[in-house]
Amino acid sequence: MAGLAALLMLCYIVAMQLVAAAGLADPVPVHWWTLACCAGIAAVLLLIRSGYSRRFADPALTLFQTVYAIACTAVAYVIAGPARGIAPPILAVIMMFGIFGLTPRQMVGVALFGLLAFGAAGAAVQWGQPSWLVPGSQPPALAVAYLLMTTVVLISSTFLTVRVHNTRTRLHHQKRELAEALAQIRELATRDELTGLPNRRYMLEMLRLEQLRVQRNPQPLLLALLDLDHFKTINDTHGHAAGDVALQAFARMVRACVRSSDILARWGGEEFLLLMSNTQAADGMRLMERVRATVAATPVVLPDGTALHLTVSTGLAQLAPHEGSEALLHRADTALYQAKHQGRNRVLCAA
Ligand SMILES: Nc1nc2c(ncn2[C@@H]2O[C@H](COP(=O)(O)OP(=O)(O)OP(=O)(O)O)[C@@H](O)[C@H]2O)c(=O)[nH]1
Repeated sequence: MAGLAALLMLCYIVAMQLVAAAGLADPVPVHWWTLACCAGIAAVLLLIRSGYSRRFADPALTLFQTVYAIACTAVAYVIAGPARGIAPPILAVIMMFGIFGLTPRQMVGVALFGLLAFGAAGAAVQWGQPSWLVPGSQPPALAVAYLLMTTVVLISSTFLTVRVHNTRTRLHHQKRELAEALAQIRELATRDELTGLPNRRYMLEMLRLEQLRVQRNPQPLLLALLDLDHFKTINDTHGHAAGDVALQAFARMVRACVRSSDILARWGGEEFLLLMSNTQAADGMRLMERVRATVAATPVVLPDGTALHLTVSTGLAQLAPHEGSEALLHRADTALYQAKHQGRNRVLCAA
């Protein structure tokens, strides 16, 4: 933006030099004006390129650039002689930069400054002395027309700034709402609503990532498939709501027994999957035995005071070298099936 603004000012300088060369304006004030414009451009570019402007609230120096450019344009209006008509369109372009870079409050200030600067410039042209400063008289009607156009440019830019600001604010709100909705959708897509645990989809992704990690950095990876025993009986005897309470209580119990780095997910129905990274099979067996004992020893009390006695069967499997996650899951499932077959309420480790 600063580069584009500098280019605009350079074009303006060239136009003013042409006007002076054609004898329409006194070259001395035009040269001084050129010097002041170049100094302003150099100062802005230097401050921005050096990074010094980053310590200001407005690092692009938009307010300073706009005010400086308006001041230069107002002076050009005075010294350009009969070519002063080029000033209002230049002012319009300057204000366009402001529309996108200034707040409505700043723009009101800039517009007031512009009105004052061009009012003073108009007065200088009509009644200003000495004559070298204000070459070329103009009919009062033309002065009024220029002032009118200048006012229109300044006021409409202010209104446009408010519109742009409101649109930006609305977009900002919509963006935030969208981000919140996305986070909620992500949460719903990866969590089991009943237990609050990660769901099957999340666990499959975790399994895939863990497997990749183990391939790069070999470490023991254990998988445990936990299934509540005779859960259908609980549902049938006490109702589905009681079954839900049991599932929630079971999830809490297991979560409390395992490490925070272990991933426990609801695999589906009354089945849960526990992923233990960097854990030896013997340690995993001890842990799952502790889980089994805790579940068996902790009755779940329903809201009506009924105590449910749960037991859990677990199949454990350790990832073998070059084994895929499906094969690992299958081995854990087979171990679970055997645990059920051998009488439930036990932990079996796959061979
Ligand atoms: N309350 C409740 N029950 C569920 C939910 N998901 C699955 N179930 C029930 O869990 C029961 C699973 O029954 P089965 O697959 O026969 O297993 P089981 O009765 O535990 O028998 P074993 O696993 O062989 O010990 C079914 O009655 C399902 O309706 C749930 O979200 N809430």
